[in-house]
Amino acid sequence: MTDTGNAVLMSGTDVARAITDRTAQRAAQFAEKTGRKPCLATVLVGDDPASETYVRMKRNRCAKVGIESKHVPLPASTTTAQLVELITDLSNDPAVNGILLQHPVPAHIDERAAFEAIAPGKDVDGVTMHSFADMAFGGKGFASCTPAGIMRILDAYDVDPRGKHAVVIGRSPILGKPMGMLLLARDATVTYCHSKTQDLPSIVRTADIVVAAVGRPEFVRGEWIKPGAVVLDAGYNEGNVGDVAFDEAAVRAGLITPVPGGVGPTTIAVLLEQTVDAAFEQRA
Ligand SMILES: Nc1nc2c(c(=O)[nH]1)N[C@@H](CN(C=O)c1ccc(C(=O)N[C@@H](CCC(=O)O)C(=O)O)cc1)CN2
Repeated sequence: MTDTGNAVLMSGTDVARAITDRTAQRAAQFAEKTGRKPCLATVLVGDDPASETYVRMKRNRCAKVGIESKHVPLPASTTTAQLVELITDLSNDPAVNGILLQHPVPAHIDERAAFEAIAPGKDVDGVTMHSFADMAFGGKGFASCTPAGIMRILDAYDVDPRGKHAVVIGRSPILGKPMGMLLLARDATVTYCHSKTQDLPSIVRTADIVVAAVGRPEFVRGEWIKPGAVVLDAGYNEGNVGDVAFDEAAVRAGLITPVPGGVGPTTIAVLLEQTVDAAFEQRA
């Protein structure tokens, strides 16, 4: 473990490697049994450079672990109806085990309608209402990948959320909201904060666990962090800058994730793991 100021660095890269190694073994077992690799369909609408990078990273990682990726690039002019039809076709295609629709889609598209066209058994990115409800009620659906990756980091560093005050900053459907649910399921006391929250710094100062998922570079300042707190930065802003002012926060935190090399790599590792899970479940 690396020491950064007072805080111990939680390496998402290491946690992701452990998940990915096991996923590669399971993908090989699947291929041996069925004569074909698990298959993830990746759908990218438009040409946002960051999204192109993330999808490329996911596909490269698929290739490394023995998952086939079927890439479907669509023009920015794609309509909601066309996207829903395409995703419905992928949901019905027996050769496809998992479906990823890269977020965000262009503003004229109803992203929720597109997500809901993903069959629950293929929702390896954990973005549908079905998956969310399953997660909230302790069912067997797939978890949203970034929150699930954060839970894996906490487990790897022996952080037990039980009885801790966890503050989640951000309430997006694929990050903040499911994050709070997963922490609640592990008996944390969860506070959701967002753009309308009053006196955010004083709430964060009471947190044992802070998850920053706001999408604003270095928004969370070091002086907000309770000494010894566990800080997880789910920010992926331009230039690989997180949502937490890392140098300031590391002076006070007990454990902290960096950007890059923190939450991001575990997001992709969980996506691949869930794709192999889906492949096995569809075969059963
Ligand atoms: N359908 C989804 N869309 C989006 C998700 C998601 O989970 N599902 N998450 C984010 C972006 N994202 C994946 O899509 C993502 C962002 C960053 C990383 C990552 O590993 N970053 C690296 C640094 C990247 C680099 O070196 O260039 C890191 O943090 O170390 C992975 C995934 C929004 N959209």
